Amino acid sequence: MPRVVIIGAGVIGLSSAIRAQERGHQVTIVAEYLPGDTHGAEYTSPRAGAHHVSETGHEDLWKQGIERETFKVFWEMSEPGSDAEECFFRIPQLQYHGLELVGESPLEFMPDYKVIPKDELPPGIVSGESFTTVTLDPKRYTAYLLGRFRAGGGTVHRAAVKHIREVIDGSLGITIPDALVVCPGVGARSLGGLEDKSVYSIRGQTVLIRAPWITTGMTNKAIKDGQMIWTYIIPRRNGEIILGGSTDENDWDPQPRPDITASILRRNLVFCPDLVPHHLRQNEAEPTVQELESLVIETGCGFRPARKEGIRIETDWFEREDGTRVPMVYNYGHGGGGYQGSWGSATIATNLLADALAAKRLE
Ligand SMILES: Cc1cc2nc3c(=O)[nH]c(=O)nc-3n(C[C@H](O)[C@H](O)[C@H](O)COP(=O)(O)OP(=O)(O)OC[C@H]3O[C@@H](n4cnc5c(N)ncnc54)[C@H](O)[C@@H]3O)c2cc1C
Repeated sequence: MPRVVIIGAGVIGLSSAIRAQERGHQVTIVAEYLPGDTHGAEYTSPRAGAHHVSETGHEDLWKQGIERETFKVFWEMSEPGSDAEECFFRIPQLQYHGLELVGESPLEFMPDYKVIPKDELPPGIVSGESFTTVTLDPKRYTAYLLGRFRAGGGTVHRAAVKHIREVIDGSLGITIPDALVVCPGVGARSLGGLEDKSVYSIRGQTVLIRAPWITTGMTNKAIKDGQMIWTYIIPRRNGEIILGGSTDENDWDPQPRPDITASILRRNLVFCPDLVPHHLRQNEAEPTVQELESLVIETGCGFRPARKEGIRIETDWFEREDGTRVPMVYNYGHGGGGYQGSWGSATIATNLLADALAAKRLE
């Protein structure tokens, strides 16, 4: 049974670890941060929205395939009675744009997909789509994945890896692996042996509120002064809602900033006044930001692990001093789409892993 080490316990590492187990490998996860950790904006997965709303253009069939496969798995996992059901919420989604829709939409494959007729669009919106999707509770979902991995016989070793060599030569105190899958998120920038400086952060800030009366997801991609301003509402199954968003490139500030929180609340209230229902308003007609603030549970932020060349899923080989080689499959650079790409990319990564292990056997 090949021994495989996965570096990383975000949604990408955990999904890859489960796919590797399904192929009969003996799998160990090595990670600095694990589900349940509440600190560290560089551990992105617990900080996500998260919904499955593909933004991938029809020119990128590879990434579309990854997202479609993931949606299929999410849909099955969110079936009533599934052991992961509690992590998901199936919702109607309204997707509004500041530009006209051109060509095929990447969302056409979603259940109940429709282009919203112009006369049904809110003021100021140029075009819109509606469909059914799923949202996830990231903390609950990553804990579920870790539990599933452990139940499948996987082992977990908490360690901050300075260099990939430490995993391969056994100096971390774990069994020497036959192969690695490397899923370090933004950690790809500094992990020795990789140091991919084309990885950068797109910092995202969110506000979690309690508003069980909102059960439709909404995104507004408005254009102002030539720039897209992304405002979104992601309802979760437990009545909590994520409000976003912000997209600040190469911003490594790990703390939520009050000015961005205020902007998120202000924009969302204009977008969806029903966030503050009539019975909570002082003045029937006009909900206020202060009234919305009274529903806030917490603010958060995380570093979306973007990469200039896009997602990297490929095989590399670590050369030992004695001339032997260990295959490493990279799976990182998922930016703002790591959840919606998780299962599709894990399948590709573990197919590459199987090919590399077969090639190694022939050496
Ligand atoms: C505000 C916000 C909203 C988002 N909304 C969505 C959404 O709606 N839908 C969606 O699909 N995506 C969304 N995302 C993006 C998504 O969260 C990320 O793409 C995804 O979490 C990346 O997962 P990952 O496993 O690659 O990285 P991470 O979750 O960061 O995990 C990296 C893992 O690698 C480990 N690691 C790194 N370096 C080392 C090292 N040297 N030694 C040991 N361990 C190491 C870390 O400890 C961690 O365990 C959102 C992100 C943000 C911030």
